[in-house]
Amino acid sequence: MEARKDLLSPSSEDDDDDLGEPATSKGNSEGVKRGSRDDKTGGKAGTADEDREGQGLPLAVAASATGDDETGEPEILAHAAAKEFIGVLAEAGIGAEGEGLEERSEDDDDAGVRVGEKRPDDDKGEGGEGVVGVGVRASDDADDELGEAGQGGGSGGGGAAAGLRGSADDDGGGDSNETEGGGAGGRAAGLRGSADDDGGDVADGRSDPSAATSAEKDEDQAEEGDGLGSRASSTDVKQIGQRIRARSRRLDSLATGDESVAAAGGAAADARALVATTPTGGGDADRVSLVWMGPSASDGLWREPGEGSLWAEAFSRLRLTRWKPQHVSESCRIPCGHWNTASLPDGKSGAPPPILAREQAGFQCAPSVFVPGTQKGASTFLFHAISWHPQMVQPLRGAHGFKETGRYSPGVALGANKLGLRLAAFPFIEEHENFATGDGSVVYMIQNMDVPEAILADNPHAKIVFALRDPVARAWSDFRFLWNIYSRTNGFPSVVRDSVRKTRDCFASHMGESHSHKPFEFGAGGAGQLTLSEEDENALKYFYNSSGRCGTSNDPGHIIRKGIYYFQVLNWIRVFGRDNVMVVDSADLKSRQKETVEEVYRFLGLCPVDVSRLEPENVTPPPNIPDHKKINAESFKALQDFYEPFNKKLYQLLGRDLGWEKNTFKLREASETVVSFWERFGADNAHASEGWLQEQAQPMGFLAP
Ligand SMILES: Nc1ncnc2c1ncn2[C@@H]1O[C@H](COP(=O)(O)OS(=O)(=O)O)[C@@H](OP(=O)(O)O)[C@H]1O
Repeated sequence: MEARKDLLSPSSEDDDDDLGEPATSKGNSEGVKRGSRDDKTGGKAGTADEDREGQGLPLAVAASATGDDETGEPEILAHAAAKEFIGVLAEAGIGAEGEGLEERSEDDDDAGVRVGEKRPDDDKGEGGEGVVGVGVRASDDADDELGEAGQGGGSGGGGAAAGLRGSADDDGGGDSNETEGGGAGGRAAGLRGSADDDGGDVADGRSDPSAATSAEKDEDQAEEGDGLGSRASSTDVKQIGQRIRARSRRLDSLATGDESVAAAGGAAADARALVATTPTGGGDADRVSLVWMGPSASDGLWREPGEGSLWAEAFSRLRLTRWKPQHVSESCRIPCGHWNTASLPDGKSGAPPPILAREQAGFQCAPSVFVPGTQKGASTFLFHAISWHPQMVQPLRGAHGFKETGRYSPGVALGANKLGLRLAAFPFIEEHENFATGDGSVVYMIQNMDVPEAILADNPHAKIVFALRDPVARAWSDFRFLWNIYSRTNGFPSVVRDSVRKTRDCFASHMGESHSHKPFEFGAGGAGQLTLSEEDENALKYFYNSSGRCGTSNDPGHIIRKGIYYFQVLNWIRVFGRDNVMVVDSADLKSRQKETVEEVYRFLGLCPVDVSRLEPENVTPPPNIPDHKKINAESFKALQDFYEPFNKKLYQLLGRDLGWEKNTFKLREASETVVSFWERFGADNAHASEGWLQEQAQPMGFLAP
């Protein structure tokens, strides 16, 4: 981290001082979530980043501006760069009430590359000024609202700062009355304000140079907050300047640990940039590139800045070099699936006109890797292990782990009208580039049966990787994680007792005994696709619809239901086929981490890289649960019995025995001994701790299985 910081900017030492206080960020699941989020971010990006140097591949690492609440160590990488960058822009006149701002040409053929450039006013008379890609966006945390409580959709904190843009959700705190949502967008110049058409805070803002031709037409719409933006007028530029200065102040005040700034929306806390380095061996060893990500990135900020452009100047002042994607071997090319624009409406319906989405989607690769869960199954680790690969570029989820975009959750950004919202969450990658992006949102697995189809529609080449964990261990982990939503009153044993019985009865009465416990009959279609009988399909539908019916109020987080993996995995294999779905046992991620991650890379078609130094992530901190509300022998056994038939069906589906039933132990003594065992080893380690069993557990009352 230190080395990287020094490279970033001449004033990084100052920044270090400024950032002595950890930044805070908001999230709607304080407490439980906060603890784990810290583990997700807590400086991991920097560590991974350093670890990857010297591998002869370009690095692409998203860095966060948040601090680690636990260690107090701020993630200063992007923050320092953000401040620097804003300074550079200000010096160049951007943000100074129009001074030095000139409109760019709409027929500029490398518009995206020249974002931010000062250039002659070549063909536009109107106003004579515009601004490109300026403004800082921080989105609020719509993703935290995903799905039902307890499904872990949000991981706290909000969307990424995203390049530089102005947006209606600029403050991230719901300041949707700010006028810049519509009026201040400078689309012709690559800047747009966006209004959030989703009722949430995931902004749809992208600048789109190709849309310059319709700038005038769009101006009215922009004023109505339709999300299109328009060419910046001098008034707009003035507003933009004010915003930039305000943003700069926020960054400054946040740097001194001003809680009120973060509380006001966490905007600055979410500032994020994408940093790409050329590692040692390539001759550019000590160089670091910084590329602003986000909606603006989708119009080309992702690419190399043009000679003499403001971006180039910024890079040079920050002593940054440019991103060099060509270093990646051609032999590890990941197929680029383009977004499906076929069903886009024509824009007359009052929905956000799809022109940006359509044009952009035509050449932007859709996300091609998905980690849909399972929640508490080490999905964060798995997604980071994938994201960490030099060919992978993280989605723009924000500062907190680059996971959980949630854009394929119904109600968030699904549907043709919301293609733009989906596009905006992912980095701009073109077909000829050997990079890919993906998404890891655990709600995708359980929330809605239609998610896989929606993903497939956007990208027929998508691949799915699940991290599945012994469902008994998963449930206990989830319970600890969601201890707050159980209102600290329902103990695990009572939740299990109640929920297992009701879920079993419910499935049996609605699906019939055969489907609640016996394997489905299915024929194999092409490419490993499964053809379900009508009866089986109905049972699958029932599983997804059963959320409200088969859960119990005693189990608000549906911790029991989430561990019935069979239906969930079946749903994805049904859509993607066996060949495109990989199931990783979380226990393998722990015990055979290197080999398992390498297998995942192979499955995804990524070049082999050294993965020996990845570390566990998102470890649940010990919650303050009274002993009698923790897992005990009775709940352990009840869960094992409940899950066994579903596990068996899963094994049959996968053609592989994951052996979770062996994760058990015999008890001789009281349940409090069980608690100490679990706390020490966790359920999924029970069978792997023979040594400890012999030395300590047996004298305490345990017997090895
Ligand atoms: N490498 C590796 N191997 C195996 N297990 C690991 C690994 N990294 C993290 N973990 C454990 O995974 C649990 C968190 O899972 P998730 O990241 O999926 O949680 S979340 O749904 O995103 O909140 C969480 O489990 P618990 O600590 O038991 O709750 C983590 O400790």
